[in-house]
Amino acid sequence: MDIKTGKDYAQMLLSIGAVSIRGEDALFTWASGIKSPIYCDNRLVIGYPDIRKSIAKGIAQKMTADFGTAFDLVAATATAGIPHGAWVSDILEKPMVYVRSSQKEHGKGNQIEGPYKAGQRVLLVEDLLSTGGSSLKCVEALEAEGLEVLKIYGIFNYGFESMKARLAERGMPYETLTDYPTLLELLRDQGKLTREEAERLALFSENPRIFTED
Ligand SMILES: O=P(O)(O)OC[C@H]1O[C@H](OP(=O)(O)OP(=O)(O)O)[C@H](O)[C@@H]1O
Ligand SMILES: O=C(O)c1cc(=O)[nH]c(=O)[nH]1
Repeated sequence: MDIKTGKDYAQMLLSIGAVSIRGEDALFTWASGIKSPIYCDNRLVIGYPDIRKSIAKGIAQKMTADFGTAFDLVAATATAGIPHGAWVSDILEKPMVYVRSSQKEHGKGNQIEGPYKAGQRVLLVEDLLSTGGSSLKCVEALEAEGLEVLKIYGIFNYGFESMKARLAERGMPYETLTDYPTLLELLRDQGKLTREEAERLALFSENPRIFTED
């Protein structure tokens, strides 16, 4: 079996230009409102068939290692998680649903799209965890419908202590193919960071709100 490492996946993201770094004068605003000097755009992965296949295979391998076939459903978070959830559910030949960040305001008014039944065991696919808030919102929506979420899988997480504590408090295991410390190490080893960038990114990993005015 072809097992890839966190470094391999981080390199894939770098190779397609998914990682952008900016100075303090042009910070990214994240879903949580956090102002960040870095943005990892996993949405670009869909344009690269070899890379998207490796990513789907990697997530599917982790799911199989954890649960074998003892789960009923792959759920994906809208929107960035949806394509990856679809490819993973295809590899594992499991049904799929996706979860909106909030209930739809027209049509059927659904938050969860696709067929499911209360009591089913679900593995959630998210593209990326920063604070973990979006994933937990989806977990709550699934649980409110009587589904049991076993674990969250993703491509990338920032490894913030606050995110780890939040998910641990909720008793929600998670795993991603690669993460921020691995990416930073790679960027440093490849000489792709100026000293100022390296310092800024290291500070940010210790305190993700360091550039955010409250
Ligand atoms: O862990 P969090 O702090 O919640 O941040 C991560 C979330 O933010 C991004 O989604 P975004 O809200 O940008 O929407 P999209 O998936 O529709 O692009 C990303 O795809 C995750 O879902
Ligand atoms: O937290 C976010 O909104 C976020 C961070 C990031 O690096 N990439 C992304 O797509 N969203």
